[in-house]
Amino acid sequence: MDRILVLLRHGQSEWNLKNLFTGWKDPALTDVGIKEAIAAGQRLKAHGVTFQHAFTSALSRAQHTTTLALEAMGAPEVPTTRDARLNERDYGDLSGLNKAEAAQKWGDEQVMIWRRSYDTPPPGGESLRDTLARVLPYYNQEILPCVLRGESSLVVAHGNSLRALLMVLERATPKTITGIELDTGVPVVYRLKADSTVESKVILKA
Ligand SMILES: O=C(O)[C@@H](CO)OP(=O)(O)O
Repeated sequence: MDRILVLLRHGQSEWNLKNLFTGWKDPALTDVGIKEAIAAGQRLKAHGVTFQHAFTSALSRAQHTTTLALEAMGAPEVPTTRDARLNERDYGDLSGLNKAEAAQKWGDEQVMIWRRSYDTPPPGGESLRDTLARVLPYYNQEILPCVLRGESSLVVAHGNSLRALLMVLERATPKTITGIELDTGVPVVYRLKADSTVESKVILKA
């Protein structure tokens, strides 16, 4: 039995383009982001993947990416579940600020700690650990049971909500997760073993 789980970070958003901290804010995809989402669906189709379920966040950049990718696969009918537990980490007081200006104000090192560390939250926001604490129960209760039943599942979410999942799938540690990033619009296809650990992984880059 195939146990297929695909992780996909949404295509480029308006705020990715402007280099703004986004978090729970809800900017739209750019034209580039729309093209990335369509290309992701085309690559998944060319790879021979079909889905029984799609899971995405409550934010429009992820929902739009899901719709575009499934349409590009010729499978717009795949049932899609939306849940805020897959949302991007809440960037708190940094939301809407420019990342380069923040680095000038607080220093590169502090800003990278807020952006990539495991357990230091940005002021008023969520750390990766906080994000994992909501993403992991959702994954275990809603997504993983589908995958383990042999129902291939697509998860379209965000840089940091997906990094939280990578801590489990890739057995990343609080230290190694700081160096792990996901590109927008690049599907990662996992084949899982019956015990839910990873059997194989393919990154569908352009
Ligand atoms: O702004 C954000 O919400 C995220 C994703 O774009 O940024 P970061 O690169 O800090 O994870």
